[in-house]
Amino acid sequence: MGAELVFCVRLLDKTFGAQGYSNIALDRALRDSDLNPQQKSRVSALYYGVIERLPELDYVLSRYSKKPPEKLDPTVRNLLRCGVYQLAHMRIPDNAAVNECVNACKKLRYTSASGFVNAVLRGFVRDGKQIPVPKDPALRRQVQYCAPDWLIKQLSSEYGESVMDALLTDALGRPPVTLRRNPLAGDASAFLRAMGEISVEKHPLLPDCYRVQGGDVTRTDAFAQGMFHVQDLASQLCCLALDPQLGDTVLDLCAAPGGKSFTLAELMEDRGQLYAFDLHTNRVKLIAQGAQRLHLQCVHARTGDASLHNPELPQADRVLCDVPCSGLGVIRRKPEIKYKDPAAFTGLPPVQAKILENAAHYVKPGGYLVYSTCTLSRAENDGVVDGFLQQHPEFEGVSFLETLGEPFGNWKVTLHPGCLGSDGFFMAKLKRAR
Ligand SMILES: C[S@@+](CC[C@H](N)C(=O)[O-])C[C@H]1O[C@@H](n2cnc3c(N)ncnc32)[C@H](O)[C@@H]1O
Repeated sequence: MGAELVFCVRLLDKTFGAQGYSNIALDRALRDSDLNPQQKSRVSALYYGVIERLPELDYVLSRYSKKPPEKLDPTVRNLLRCGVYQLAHMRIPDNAAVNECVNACKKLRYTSASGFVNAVLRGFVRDGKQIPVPKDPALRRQVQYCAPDWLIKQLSSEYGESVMDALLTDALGRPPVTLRRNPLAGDASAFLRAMGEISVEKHPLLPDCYRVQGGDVTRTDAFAQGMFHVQDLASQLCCLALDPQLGDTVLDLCAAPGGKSFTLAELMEDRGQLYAFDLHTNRVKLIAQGAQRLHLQCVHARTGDASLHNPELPQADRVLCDVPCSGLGVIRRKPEIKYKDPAAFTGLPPVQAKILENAAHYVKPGGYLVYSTCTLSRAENDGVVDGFLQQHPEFEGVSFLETLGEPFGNWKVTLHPGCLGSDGFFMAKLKRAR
C-alpha cells in the first residue's frame, strides 16, 4: 500500500488545491500512472473515502493532534486523513497502517513530521479507533453525516429529515454503476455475452437498464462495440420523461458529455434529428465521440450557448434543458461538492432561468420541454420552473411516467437515493399548448 498511499496523498493535495472534480482528477491521474489494477482500485477507495469522510477525519485529528487540523501543513494533514481513514474504515492491520504512514512521510519529504504522524495515529489506535462523538449537537450531525452545517440544514428544511438522511448517508459509500444498453447494437443476450467477466443485473424498473457489480466496464467488448453507455437510473428516467418519438426533431441544449443525448437517440431508434449542444467545445467532442462509438447517426454535436437565442435552430418537437447546477444530487459521485462555498450556488437560478426561457422559443406548439437538474435545491428546481410557468401561460405542466408509480404521476418529480436508489435528480415536463 506504500506506493498507493503516497500517490493518494499527492492527488488529494492537488484536488483540495484546485477547483476540479474528484472523478476527473482521479481518472486522469490513474490513466497516467503505472499502478496495476489492484493498486488503482485501492487508491480509488482511499481517495474517495477520505473526501467523503473529511469532517469525520478532521474531527478525529482535532482530538489527537495538538495543532488544529487547519493549521497543519496540507500534505501532512492529507497523510493523517488517509491514516485515520485506513485505520477506521479499511481492513489493514493497525501496525501496518501506522508504519506505512510514517514511511510515506519520508517518501513525501516530510521526515521531520514522522514522529508527529506516528504519535497522532498511535493515539487513535490506543483509544480503540472509536470516532469521538462531539457534545455540540450541530457538530455531532456534521461528523455523523460528514457534511457541513449549511447542507444538513438546507436539505432538512427543503426536503425533510428522511431525504437529508438518505442522501447524506448514501453519499458515504461508493455509488452503483448503472448502464443503458443500446438496443440498436444487438440484442440483450449478445450484450451480456460481450460484457465477459463483468457481472451485470437487469434493473427491475426499466428495460435496457442494468446494474454492474464491479470491474472496468470500458475494457469490455460490449463497450468497444457500442452496446451501452454508463448512465445513472435518474438520467435514464429523464430521457423517458421527454419521450422522444421516431422522426422527431429534438434539441438537447446542455448535452455534454452526452449521456442523455445517446439515450434519446436510441429511444428514437436513430431516426429523426437530435441536436446536442454544449457551451464548451472540448466537451462537445465527448458527445461526438460517444455518438460515434454507439453508432448513432442522428446526433449532431455542436458548440452553442443555451442562454442565447439561435435563430438558425429549427422548431423542435421536444427540447431537453439539463442545466448546469450545484450538483447536490450527485455528492455520492463527486463528494467534494459538499465542501463548496454555498455562496457559489446563489448565481445559478438566474442562469438556469435564462436557459429555460431561451429553450422555450424552440418548442413547437404541441411540443414538449423537460427541465432537469442533478441537484436537490428548491431554488434551482421548483423555483426556476414555477417562475417560468408564471411568465408563460402558453406552457403547462404535464405528468409523466405514471405507470412507474410513486414518485411519478406529477409534472415535477424529485428523485433521491432513498426512493429509487438513483442519484438525486429533479425533472419537470412542460407542454406548449399554443
Ligand atoms: C448537467 S451537465 C449536462 C449533462 C448531460 N445532459 C448528460 O446527460 O450527459 C450541464 C452541461 O451544461 C453545460 N453548460 C453550462 N452552461 C451552458 C450554456 N450556457 N449553454 C450550453 N451548455 C452549458 C456544461 O458544460 C455541462 O456540460
